[in-house]
Amino acid sequence: MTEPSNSKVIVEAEGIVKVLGTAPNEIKVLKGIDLELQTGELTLMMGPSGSGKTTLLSILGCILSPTQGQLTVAGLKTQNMSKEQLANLRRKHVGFVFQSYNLVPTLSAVENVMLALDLRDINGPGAYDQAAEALESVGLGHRINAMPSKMSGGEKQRVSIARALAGSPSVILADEPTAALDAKNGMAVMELLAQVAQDTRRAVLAVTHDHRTLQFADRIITIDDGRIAGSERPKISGKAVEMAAH
Ligand SMILES: Nc1ncnc2c1ncn2[C@@H]1O[C@H](COP(=O)(O)OP(=O)(O)OP(=O)(O)O)[C@@H](O)[C@H]1O
Repeated sequence: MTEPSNSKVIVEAEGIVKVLGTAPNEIKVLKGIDLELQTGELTLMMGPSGSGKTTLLSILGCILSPTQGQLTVAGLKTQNMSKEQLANLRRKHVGFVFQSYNLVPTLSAVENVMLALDLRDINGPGAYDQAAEALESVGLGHRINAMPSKMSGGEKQRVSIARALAGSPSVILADEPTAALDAKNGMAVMELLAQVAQDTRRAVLAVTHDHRTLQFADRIITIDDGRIAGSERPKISGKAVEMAAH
């Protein structure tokens, strides 16, 4: 078996080129990326600093537009979309997780998640229950009223994963979600993302520099100098164990 059953391609990038900066200091950061993300899978992306990982994540999440190439998210071609249409697509289909959590410090855990629901037009009496349920699903049912300043890094990252999950987006994009955490909490967060990816309605892509997290990957993509340099399905080849040992 090479794919989880019922999985489908939810993000398709074809020939993505991205030029950043202004002449004469333009840099071709992405040089023709072809990539598909499938539901039911955790894809981990590695690569040297400056190779284009964050830029690619921003394009896949419709924050940046490609200079060239096609991006299709949840069956919708993004090429001719207006900024507003892209924002709607992002709100409906994409959840983001950042290295630095990006929680609103004056709001409790449940209020942070409710804010994300509100941005997706989910509000009213059911919103609290949905937010509490999202927190429950990441193991924080007992911390819903905690303020970010009273939470550990691992707990804050769990809140940010609950926030990304709120409204059930089809894709979760995480930029170095474990980088600010100690080894134990980092592994627990990556394990949680692997669990989140088991939902056959959702794909998860996370950038990581930590080889120990590779054991959770269904797929490992290596990016180098703006190009895909490698793609492995380690649970089939056994490669993750080998890579994690380095
Ligand atoms: N707004 C910008 N204008 C010009 N160049 C940029 C801009 N943003 C990023 N770059 C350059 O694009 C290249 C890729 O950056 P990117 O952040 O995508 O790399 P990365 O692989 O995520 O790196 P890291 O692992 O250090 O986070 C780098 O050379 C960076 O300096």
